[in-house]
Amino acid sequence: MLLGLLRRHLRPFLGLLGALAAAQLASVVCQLYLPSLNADILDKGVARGDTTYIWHLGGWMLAITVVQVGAAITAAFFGSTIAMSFGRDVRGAIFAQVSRFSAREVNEFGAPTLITRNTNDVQQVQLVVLMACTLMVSAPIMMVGGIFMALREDAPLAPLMVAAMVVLGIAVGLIVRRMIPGFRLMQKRVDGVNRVMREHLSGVRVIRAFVREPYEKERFAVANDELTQASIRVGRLMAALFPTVFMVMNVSTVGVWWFGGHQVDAGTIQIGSLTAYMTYLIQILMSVMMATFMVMMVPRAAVAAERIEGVLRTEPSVHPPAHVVEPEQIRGVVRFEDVEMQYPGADKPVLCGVDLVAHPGQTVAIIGSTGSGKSTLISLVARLFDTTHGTVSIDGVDVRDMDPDKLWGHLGIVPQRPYLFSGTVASNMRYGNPDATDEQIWDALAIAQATGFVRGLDGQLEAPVNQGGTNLSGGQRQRLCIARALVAHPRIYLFDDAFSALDLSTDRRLRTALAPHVRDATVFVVAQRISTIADADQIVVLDGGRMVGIGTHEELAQNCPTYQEIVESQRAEKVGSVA
Ligand SMILES: Nc1ncnc2c1ncn2[C@@H]1O[C@H](COP(=O)(O)OP(=O)(O)OP(=O)(O)O)[C@@H](O)[C@H]1O
Repeated sequence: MLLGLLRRHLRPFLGLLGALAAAQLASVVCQLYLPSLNADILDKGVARGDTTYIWHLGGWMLAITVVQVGAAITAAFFGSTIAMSFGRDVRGAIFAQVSRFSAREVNEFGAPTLITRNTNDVQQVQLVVLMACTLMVSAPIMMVGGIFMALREDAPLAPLMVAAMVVLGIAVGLIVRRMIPGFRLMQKRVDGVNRVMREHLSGVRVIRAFVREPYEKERFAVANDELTQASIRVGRLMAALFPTVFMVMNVSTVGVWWFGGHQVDAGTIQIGSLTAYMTYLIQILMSVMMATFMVMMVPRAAVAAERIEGVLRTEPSVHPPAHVVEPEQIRGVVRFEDVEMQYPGADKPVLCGVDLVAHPGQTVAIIGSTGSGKSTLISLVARLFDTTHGTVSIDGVDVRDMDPDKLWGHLGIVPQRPYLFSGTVASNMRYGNPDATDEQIWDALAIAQATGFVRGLDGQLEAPVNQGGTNLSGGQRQRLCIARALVAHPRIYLFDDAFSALDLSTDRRLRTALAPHVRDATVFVVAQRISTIADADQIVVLDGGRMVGIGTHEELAQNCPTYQEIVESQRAEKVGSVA
C-alpha cells in the first residue's frame, strides 16, 4: 500500500526527484573521494615531508568539500520540497474523497479517524518521504561505493566488513518485524484518544449538566493510557535498535584497529590506508544506520498508508451516475414510488412502501413519532442515502440519474441540527448563493424572523460566527439556517424539524412570511407540532416507517387514528401546561 501511495503521489515530482538524485550522487561521490585524498596526504605527503604535495592535495580537498556541501544543501532543498508537496497532495486527495462520501461512509469511518488519517497518518508517510529523499540515493551509493573504496585500500579486512553488515542487517530486520503490529495498534489508539476528546468537546455542556466530568476524565485516562502502553511497547523496540547498531559499529571498529594494527606492524599496509579504511567502514555503517533509521519509520508509515488507502479506495455508496439524465426543466415535482430504505447493518427497513407526490407550490408536511423515519424520508430527496427499493424522482428523473451537484443546487436544506460555519453572518448567508446582495440577505433574515437579533449583533451582517455557530443560541442558529436556505432560492425546500426551536408565535410569523417567498417552490416540512403543519397542502403521517395517513389536517383529523392521537396528545399537553 505504501509503495502504491508513493508511486501515485510522487509521479508529478519525477523531474525534481531526478535533480535530487543527481545532487545526492555528487555529494556522495565527494564524500567517498575525501578519505582517499586524506590517505594520500598521510602516506605520500606527511610520511615523505613533501609540503608542496600536502598544499596541493589540501586545496583539492577544500574544493571538493565546497562542492559536497553545495550538493548536500541542494539535495536537502529538493527533498523537503518533494516531501511537503507530497503531504499537501495526499491531504487534498483525502479531503476530496471524503467530500464524495455519503452520510453512510462518514458514519462508518467516524469523524475522529478521518481527521487522524488526514493529519497524523499523512505526516507519518511524509516523514518517510523526507527521509527517503535524504537517504534514498546516498545510502546505497555510500554503501556500495564505501565497500569498493575500502577494498581498494585493503582487501584482507573485507570479511570483517561483510560480517558486520550481515549481523547488522539481521538484527535490524528482527526488531523491525516486531514493530509493525505495534505501530498499527498505536495509530488505532491515536484514533481512540481523538474520539474521546472530540466527544468531550462536543458534549461539554451535557457532561457538566450531568456532572459526568470525573467519568469523562476516567474515560480519557483509559484511552490515553492505552495509547501510552502501545507507544511504550514500540518505544522499547526502538530503544533496542540504536544500541544494537552502535554495538556492531564499535565492535567492528575495534576489530579493524586490531587486525589493521598488526598489518601496519608487519608493513603490509600503510597507516594512511588504514585510516581511510576506517573512515570508509564508519561511512558504510553510518549509512546502514541511517537506512535503519528509515526502516524504523517505514512500518509506521506502512500502517498509516494502509489507513489512508482505506479512505481513498472506499467507493462512495452514493455515487454519480454513469450517464447523467437532465430533466428538461426543473419544476420541482418530487415523486416517491414504493420507496423502501434500510440502513446498512439494520435488521429491518426504516421506511416501507412510501408513495407520494409533491408539486411546485405545495407544502408537504411529514409528522410521526420519534424514529418513525421522517428525516430519512427527506434525506432521500437529497441523496444523503439511496433507497434500497423504489425510486425518488424529480420532474420524472430518478435522483440517482441526476448530476449530484445540479441536484443539490436545486435543493434548500435546513437540517435538524442547525450548523453554521466559522466566518460572519454574511458569509454563512452567502453559502448557497455567493452573489447574494446585502438586500437579499436582509430580506431572507426578515422572513426567518432573524432581523431583530442580527441587527443587535456587533457588526450586524459582519458579526463573527464561531465554528458550528456556538456563539449563538439554538433558536438563532435555526433561524440563520432557514435564512441561508432562502437566500439560495432553490426549487425544493427540505425543512427537517427546522421550526422546533422557535416559540409558537415566532413559528407562526415565520410561516406567514415564508408563504409568498416559497409560492412557486416545493416545500417539505418535517415537524413535531400540529400547529406548524396544520396549513400544509398534504400531511403525511408516518408510523414505524409506514405511511398510515395522507391528506389535509381536516381529513386526517377525521379519518387517521394515528394523527388523531398526535392531535389529542398535543392538546392534552397544552391544557396540562396551562393548568
Ligand atoms: N445513519 C443511520 N444509520 C442507521 N440507522 C439510522 C441512521 N439514521 C437513522 N437511523 C434509524 O432510522 C430510524 C428513523 O430515523 P429518522 O431520523 O428518520 O427518524 P425521525 O422520524 O426523523 O426521528 P426524530 O423525530 O426523532 O428526528 C431510527 O430508528 C434511527 O435509529
